[in-house]
Amino acid sequence: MNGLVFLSDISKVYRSRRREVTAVDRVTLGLDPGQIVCLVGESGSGKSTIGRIVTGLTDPTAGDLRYGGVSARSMSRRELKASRLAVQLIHQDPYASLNPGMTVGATLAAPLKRHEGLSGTELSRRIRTLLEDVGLTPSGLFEPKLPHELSGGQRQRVVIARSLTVDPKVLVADEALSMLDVSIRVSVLQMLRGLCDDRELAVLFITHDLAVARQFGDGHTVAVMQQGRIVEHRDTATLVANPEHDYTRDLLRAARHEGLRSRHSPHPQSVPATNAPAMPPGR
Ligand SMILES: Nc1ncnc2c1ncn2[C@@H]1O[C@H](COP(=O)(O)OP(=O)(O)OP(=O)(O)O)[C@@H](O)[C@H]1O
Repeated sequence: MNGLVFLSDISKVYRSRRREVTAVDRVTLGLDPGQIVCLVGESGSGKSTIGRIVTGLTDPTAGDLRYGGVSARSMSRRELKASRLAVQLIHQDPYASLNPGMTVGATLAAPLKRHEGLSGTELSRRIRTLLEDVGLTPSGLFEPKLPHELSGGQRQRVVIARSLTVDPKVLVADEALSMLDVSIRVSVLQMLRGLCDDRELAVLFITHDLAVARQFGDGHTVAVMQQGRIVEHRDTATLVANPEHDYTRDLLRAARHEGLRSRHSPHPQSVPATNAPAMPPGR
């Protein structure tokens, strides 16, 4: 199990001349196809560092990172590059991650040409399908647009479409929807979840907000991080209804405090915070 990506006893220490920060402290975590793990914790708890380790942007200080059961340490450069291409990162800020001078069509065409060798009608067909998959229809309307001509939600849909161009097996979404308005966030969240289910993608979904994790991670698991450690990792519904760790309870309270509690909840003490409808099963 956990064949796609596996972090075994991973630690990351950032060292400078003046101080040493243990960002990640002996974390073990894995992802199989179609599996979603939501990583939740307050700012500075080490979530992004884990995301960066999984995507290969940061090397761990200790522990073993495995792709497809093979240790990254024992891979050739070429194998490592291929393994990392199968892990795509969706950034928080769609403004920063899109080239302002490139149309939507060109943004998607570039990786399709480079990595898949596509051209001509096959290239056009893939661009059209990707735009439809992320809900940007009619696709012909969006292809010639520049990022500044799109809304925040549309931009993030383009970023998601671009991450799918290389046919990844794993997505790392690091606060990917936190810059969007709540109403837009819900629809993008549902679209992303649907795509992941349809394609059996494994997802590491990083968020500070347990209410968002509860929605996206419905039917899967949530891992709670505090000071570099995973203090609780359980089935989403169980963790939210019956948190074991004080810190998880604090996060639940914080989510409620943000006013995201379900208006329809019959058990306000035991049900997570959200004012958005829970996603239908399997979406
Ligand atoms: N490049 C770096 N150099 C030094 N310290 C770092 C570096 N990156 C992160 N840190 C520190 O490591 C700790 C964990 O940071 P990290 O960004 O992983 O947490 P996080 O939970 O994702 O927080 P946030 O939600 O604010 O991004 C923090 O104390 C942070 O200051």
